[in-house]
Amino acid sequence: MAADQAASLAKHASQSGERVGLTADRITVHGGKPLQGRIRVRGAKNLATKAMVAALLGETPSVLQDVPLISDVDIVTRMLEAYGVAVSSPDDGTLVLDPQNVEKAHFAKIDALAGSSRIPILFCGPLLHRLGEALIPDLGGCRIGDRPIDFHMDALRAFGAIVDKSYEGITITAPDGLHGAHIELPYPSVGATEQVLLTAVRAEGVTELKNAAIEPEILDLIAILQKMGAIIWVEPNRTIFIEGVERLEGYTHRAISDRNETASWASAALATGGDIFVENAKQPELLTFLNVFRKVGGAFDVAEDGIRFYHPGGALKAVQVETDVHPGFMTDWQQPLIIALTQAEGVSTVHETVYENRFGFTDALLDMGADIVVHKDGLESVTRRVPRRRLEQAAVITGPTPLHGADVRVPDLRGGFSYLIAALAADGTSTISNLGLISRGYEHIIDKLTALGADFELD
Ligand SMILES: CC(=O)N[C@H]1[C@@H](OP(=O)(O)OP(=O)(O)OC[C@H]2O[C@@H](n3ccc(=O)[nH]c3=O)[C@H](O)[C@@H]2O)O[C@H](CO)[C@@H](O)[C@@H]1O
Ligand SMILES: C=C(OP(=O)(O)O)C(=O)O
Repeated sequence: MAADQAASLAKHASQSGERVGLTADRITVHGGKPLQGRIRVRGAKNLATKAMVAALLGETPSVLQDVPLISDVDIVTRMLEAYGVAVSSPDDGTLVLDPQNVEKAHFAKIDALAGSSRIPILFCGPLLHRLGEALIPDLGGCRIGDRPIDFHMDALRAFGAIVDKSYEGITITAPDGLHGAHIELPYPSVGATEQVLLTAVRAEGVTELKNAAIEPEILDLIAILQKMGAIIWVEPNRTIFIEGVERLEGYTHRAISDRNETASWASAALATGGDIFVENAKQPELLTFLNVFRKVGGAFDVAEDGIRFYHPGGALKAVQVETDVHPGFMTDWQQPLIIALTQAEGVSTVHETVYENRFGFTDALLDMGADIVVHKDGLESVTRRVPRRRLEQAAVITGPTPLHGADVRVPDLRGGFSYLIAALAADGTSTISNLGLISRGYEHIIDKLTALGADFELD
């Protein structure tokens, strides 16, 4: 990455942290103390932001509840406001989104959001329906692979849109309107599935989407669209039919709980030998994670109001994990889990099949004492369940290895959280910089660390 691009990303990260209350960009952690206590997770980052975009499709205001205070929500708020949507927050965690005065945005306001989130790409369909044109800035999100948007653009073209790329970003128009289409995704992409849903609900006619992603956050988005008046059939074998309607209303909805944040805290409990009750954690969306957590040697108790995750004592065990689309083991879970695996007895292997570059964060873990070898072209193994994507990588983790403090810099969202866990599990003191990036997906991180008894100072 060019130095000026890295500097601009770092500036973005620290400003985004500040906008959601994370005032420091560096933390000094004194490790070796188990995390113990109770914290609450709110609505999912991977649903809340999409639900906000869906509000653009309604003729009346929408109310979204349990919205986390994270910078991706802040970015989407600013993008909606640039397009004339009035966004207010009458109480903590509730957003009211009023799209009744939607208008074209000034380029400068959109450009100011370039490089900060992946969500702007999902504005295409709703903006085409409302304004006949969509101007999309350069996308951000975690740099864990190439992350192309070809499936999105091909789908939009199938609906009748015209895509133009210029120095201003991507401009999309639909001079003849948007009409239902038959689309088969080359891979069950979460974002491309959402793109199709948000476009098809008001396109003329019926859309058939094959090889769709069916993550719980997508089903929650479908529930929201149904509340708005959409007709969407989720059929067997990853097929979704959408019958376009002429008008959608606003919705009232409580966002599905953030299973990725829950899994992160579960791994933190395991890696630090701790005991964390995650309020509002839900078991059904975490079945696959819980199986792996148990096989590693973690214990959990499911309660009415959340899940307790703890290290029951004894040695942790090595496991073989491969990331996959839902209902497989989610890629966003593997980075925090790897920290716990450095403390497991034996050789664990994590096959990453979703992104081609999601193990970069392990370099700094080597400096902290971990034994991790990354195989950039993947690794054949007889225990593989679905060896199928060419772009995959594998990480082989041999443990247990004591971790010791180091100075590290947050590279991406989950990698950053992993460094926090590693520092908390390590002997000695670590400093972690570029902390603002963590605020993309973890709200009130400092308050939560305090509630769990972590020993740290902010610089
Ligand atoms: C904001 C959000 O919800 N982010 C989640 C979403 O990301 P996102 O929606 O970006 O992830 P996708 O499911 O689209 O991407 C999966 C794979 O498909 C590839 N691909 C995707 C689109 C495309 O047009 N062309 C293409 O080749 C990607 O490069 C990647 O290798 O789902 C991922 C997979 O569960 C999660 O890790 C992210 O946390
Ligand atoms: C990869 C992630 O997010 P995004 O798609 O927003 O970069 C994530 O949440 O781990």
